Amino acid sequence: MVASLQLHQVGVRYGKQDVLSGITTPLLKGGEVTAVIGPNAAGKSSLFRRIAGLLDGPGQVRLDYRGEALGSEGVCYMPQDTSVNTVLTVYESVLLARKQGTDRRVRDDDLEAVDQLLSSLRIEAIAFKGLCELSGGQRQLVSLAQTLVRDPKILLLDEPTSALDLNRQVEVLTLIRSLSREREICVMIAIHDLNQVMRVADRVLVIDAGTMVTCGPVSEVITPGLLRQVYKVDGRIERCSRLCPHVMIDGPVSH
Ligand SMILES: Nc1ncnc2c1ncn2[C@@H]1O[C@H](COP(=O)(O)OP(=O)(O)OP(=O)(O)O)[C@@H](O)[C@H]1O
Repeated sequence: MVASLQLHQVGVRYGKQDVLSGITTPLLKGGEVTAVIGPNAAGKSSLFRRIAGLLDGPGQVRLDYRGEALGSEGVCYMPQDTSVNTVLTVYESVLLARKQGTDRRVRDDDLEAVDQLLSSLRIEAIAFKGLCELSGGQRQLVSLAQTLVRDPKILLLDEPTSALDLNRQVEVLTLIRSLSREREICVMIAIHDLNQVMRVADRVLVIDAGTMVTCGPVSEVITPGLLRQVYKVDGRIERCSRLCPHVMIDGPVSH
């Protein structure tokens, strides 16, 4: 196993207010994708900021790479807000992200990594546009490129597809899943669309109102009972023609 992440009784406090507590997971291994789901304001982004070392709080975040403990600098984190205020072009910004934290010169493999990622995300055509000239979806794809170009070992993606059209959502989530498998990256992804969760994730961590509901395999966690308990809707899990499970919502909980 290459990279891993494990949380033990992790919490977050802003000032005097506890917004998250008691998050404990099994060992989340490289090559696996864990979806973090839950209602608005449940604490998903706060958890990511805590894992990325941007917030303090109780509990332990254990990050490991090839048997050695990693600091939070080993985490690549893509925040939910991708707004920008810079004159850089797309290409420059992705190259800069690649070199982040180093003072070395640009090498051929840096340029190759940037080219390859722009191509994988199908954004080569906007490579020399200014970041301020992009649409919301384009900005989100560039932010993803800036994160992936750093060769992550532990990758935290906070709603990385929220601004993307359906085709791009499927494409990006398929890319994330295959990168995770090929490079043994340990991925956590916060995402609201449960159908996309069932496509991309191996495991699901559910948070509601700052506490952990459960953490387990997708098929065991996303059930009609969870839809009722956490989202207050009646629904069923069915299969599409390619046998991928899908959530069918019947409506608000009927008592
Ligand atoms: N900087 C902050 N200072 C104080 N409270 C905060 C701060 N950031 C978030 N919160 C509060 O923490 C709680 C959890 O917010 P968080 O952004 O982690 O939720 P989330 O699950 O990511 O929500 P969403 O699905 O809406 O993006 C909310 O009640 C929010 O108001």
